[in-house]
Amino acid sequence: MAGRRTLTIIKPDAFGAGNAGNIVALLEKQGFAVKAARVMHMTTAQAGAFYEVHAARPFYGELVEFMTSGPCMPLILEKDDAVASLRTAIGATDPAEAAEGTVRKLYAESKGKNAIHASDSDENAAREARFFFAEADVIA
Ligand SMILES: Nc1ncnc2c1ncn2[C@@H]1O[C@H](COP(=O)(O)OP(=O)(O)OP(=O)(O)O)[C@@H](O)[C@H]1O
Repeated sequence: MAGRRTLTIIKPDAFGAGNAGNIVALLEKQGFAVKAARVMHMTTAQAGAFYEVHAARPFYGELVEFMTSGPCMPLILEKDDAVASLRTAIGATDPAEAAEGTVRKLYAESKGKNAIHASDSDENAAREARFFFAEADVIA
């Protein structure tokens, strides 16, 4: 059965533009509940480790640089079928291909500066949640 929790990050472009509140409101309107949240400015080591799966990709350096360019906002969100629901809500990686009403269609600039991250599996959601939050930071 699909899990009810996922991990998202409002990325430095969207956070820096003052769109964090709008994005959280949009997701809450779609039924996501916030179970944990923080704001932080990731170090190169943190961003490098978080995106280690992409280490061999040509955009890895650019991605780590972008994710460390300013503060971001990781959150744990809850909803039925959380991972798939959030992937639908954020839209395609490239905002030019994102569906109307999605976070990336509304707030992303480009494939690199694309406003938001969302976990792509239940396993990664659990791993990514642990990356940013201690058990005591997450509400029941
Ligand atoms: N061609 C590219 N140029 C620059 N950055 C890219 C490119 N492709 C992907 N990225 C960056 O790497 C991130 C991870 O890429 P991936 O293919 O996993 O997309 P995604 O699953 O939609 O994004 P995310 O993992 O952030 O939710 C993208 O969100 C984007 O910020």
